[in-house]
Amino acid sequence: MTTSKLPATVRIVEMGPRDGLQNEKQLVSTNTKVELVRRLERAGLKAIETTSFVSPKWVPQMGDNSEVLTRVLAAAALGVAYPVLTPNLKGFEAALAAGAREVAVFGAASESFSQKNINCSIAESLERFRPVTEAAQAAGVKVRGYVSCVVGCPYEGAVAPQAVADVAATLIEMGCYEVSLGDTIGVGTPASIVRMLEAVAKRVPVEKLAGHYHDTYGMAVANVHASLQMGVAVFDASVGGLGGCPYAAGASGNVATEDVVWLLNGLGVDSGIDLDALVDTAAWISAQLGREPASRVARAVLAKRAKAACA
Ligand SMILES: CC(C)(COP(=O)([O-])OP(=O)([O-])OC[C@H]1O[C@@H](n2cnc3c(N)ncnc32)[C@H](O)[C@@H]1OP(=O)([O-])[O-])[C@@H](O)C(=O)NCCC(=O)NCCSC(=O)C[C@@](C)(O)CC(=O)[O-]
Repeated sequence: MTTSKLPATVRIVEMGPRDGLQNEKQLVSTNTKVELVRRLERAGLKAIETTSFVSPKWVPQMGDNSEVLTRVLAAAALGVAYPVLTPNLKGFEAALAAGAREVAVFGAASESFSQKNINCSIAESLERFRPVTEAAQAAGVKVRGYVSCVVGCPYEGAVAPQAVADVAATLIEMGCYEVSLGDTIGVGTPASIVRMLEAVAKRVPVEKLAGHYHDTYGMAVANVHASLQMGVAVFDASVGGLGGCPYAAGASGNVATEDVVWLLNGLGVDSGIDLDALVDTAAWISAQLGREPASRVARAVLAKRAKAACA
């Protein structure tokens, strides 16, 4: 099902403030989180997943969710969406009270991961999401859906493409405007990603699919390229390659936003993102966390700048 033409434009959904930071052991200050969003806006990101309304006992790093979202929305940039994760009605109500205009429900294609991540089976999770999508619709709030473990699960191993298609189709039927397909542990390769996308695309139009690829085995950019060739035009990515899921030990961050932008620039596909400003942001947030940016592109651009400054 490859398409000969790549999409002319791609929408990147920035994961840094949520997926990127949720697994940081040291609590990141609310000021730093808000400043990260501001810098991402200035780099041209139009969708920035800002926080998650999950239990602070499960994910302490997101415990300042209401304050982060309220402060971000108080100076929202024109045309930028600030989705937040909401696993259930309680999370949705708290997100709505903080002003959310877009939320995301998150399920999985693997039973064990669903239990570890959100403490319920896949079927129970879908039952919990339905009242969220109904309440969101009544409040005029957009809902995005996620499916985790689309090629592999940290507890069960390989995941059948059909299981991914079933959950994705149910999320769309429930009213999600788009489903993001998460290779949570980054084990996918172009071949397994294409097999999975072919199964899902039989049930959900490709225009409603997004790729969410972690870079554990260094395949995420290749997986983005393979997905582009199948017509997928929305990708989740995390500045500086930050991140990891608390319930997928050893998995590294999302594909770095700057790596995706470098790929897209090379392909002549427009993302509307300023690579230099993005690399500055990767360097800034990595310094806040006391490390170098993980991404190859950020390190290469920063090294080139340092060399030019010495010349
Ligand atoms: C889903 C729950 C809440 C179920 O947790 P639970 O314990 O089954 O919930 P419960 O309904 O039995 O309630 C237990 C307690 O949690 C509270 N509670 C209940 N709901 C909420 C809420 N929304 N916000 C705040 N508090 C909440 C509730 O009020 C109660 O408090 P208590 O009476 O004990 O004081 C829990 O399992 C949880 O928070 N899990 C965290 C999941 C998470 O954030 N995972 C990481 C994000 S997903 C991800 O990274 C993957 C993704 C999306 O990026 C894609 C990919 O890469 O694959």
